[in-house]
Amino acid sequence: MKPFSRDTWVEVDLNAIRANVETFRGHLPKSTGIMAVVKADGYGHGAVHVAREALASGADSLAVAMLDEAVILRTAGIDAPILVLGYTPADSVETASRLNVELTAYSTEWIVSANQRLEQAELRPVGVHVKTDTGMGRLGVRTTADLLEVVAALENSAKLEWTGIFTHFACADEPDTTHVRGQHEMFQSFLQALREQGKKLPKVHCCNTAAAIAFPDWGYDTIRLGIGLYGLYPSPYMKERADVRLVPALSLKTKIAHVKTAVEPFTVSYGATYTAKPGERIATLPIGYADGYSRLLSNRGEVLYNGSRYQVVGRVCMDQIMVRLEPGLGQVDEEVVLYGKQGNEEISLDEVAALLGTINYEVPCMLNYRIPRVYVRNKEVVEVFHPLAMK
Ligand SMILES: Cc1ncc(COP(=O)(O)O)cc1O
Repeated sequence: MKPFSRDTWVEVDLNAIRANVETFRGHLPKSTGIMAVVKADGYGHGAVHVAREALASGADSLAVAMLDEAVILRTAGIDAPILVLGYTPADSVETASRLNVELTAYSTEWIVSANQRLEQAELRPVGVHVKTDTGMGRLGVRTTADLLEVVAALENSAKLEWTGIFTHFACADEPDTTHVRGQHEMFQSFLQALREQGKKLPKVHCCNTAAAIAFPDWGYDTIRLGIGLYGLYPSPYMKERADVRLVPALSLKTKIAHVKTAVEPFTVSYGATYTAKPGERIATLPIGYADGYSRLLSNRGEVLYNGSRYQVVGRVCMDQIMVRLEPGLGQVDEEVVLYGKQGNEEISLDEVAALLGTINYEVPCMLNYRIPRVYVRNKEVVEVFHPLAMK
């Protein structure tokens, strides 16, 4: 039985995930681990399948944004170390204990509250990474005094173990390294202050993809590899540097649902913003903004058919778009590529991001539960996951 009804799918190349992990493995010091960042459902690629491939390819731990994302991974049978990078309310700490998931902390009040809950529930200890804010301005302690206070609170907690310390860079993907170097120097001063207090440092980490590319010797115990795992560069500048060659893992594909040739002129889609001229061949594709294919691509986006580019015409609808093909071309059920390669052509996520006025990170994250994920290894489909089918 066909695993999904509508012929629109995300295709994830597991060979690319493997290649990207191996590329960073070779770029980093041997003593530096790789924490695969699979938050936001693996940046839209599917967290479970990407996590499995990353771990099989050389990653040794995982990171997510919230505890619920860790639950999904544990429920799928993944037992690798998982760190929740974001804030977890203290009243959820029992789940972290039961699933052996590490949390992020930066407040003594949170530590006291979480420890009390675990003592009352008589649950096993939870590992905690202390977050330092060296210039991201988001989460974390900002002074040495606060850092020492948080570490002391952890050391006085029977049910919380100090298992890591990290920071996150705000500008590592930019050519001007002033900000990122300032952050790293502040992080180093935090680490030095702890050493001077006689503390044995747990897992130390600070690099995202950009910093891992530009400053591999800042890898410490592990990097947190996000966008690079998926074969995308954190910024155009990082792509130009070409220190590492990455392989994009995601394609978005569909099949022609309907096609017609204009005899008389006719308008296309809501608002009648495009008029097909006599002889034009208009194909209808089963994907729309409710899938995460942005309405901003109305009359601007392009698709690949038969290895050539064709324009989206008319407004993107909730469930469908129209494209203009060559006269006489196009048959129902023929494949069209919305993101990715076909023949010698490619519509990259960078290109789509530029059209949308955003960054490549956001484009795959927009692709939601309505689109099944098809996992391919050595050009063979190895698994299909359809969130809609799971409902
Ligand atoms: C704390 C934290 N750490 C790491 C990442 C991954 O960043 P990239 O996708 O740029 O590698 C994200 C994040 O929020």
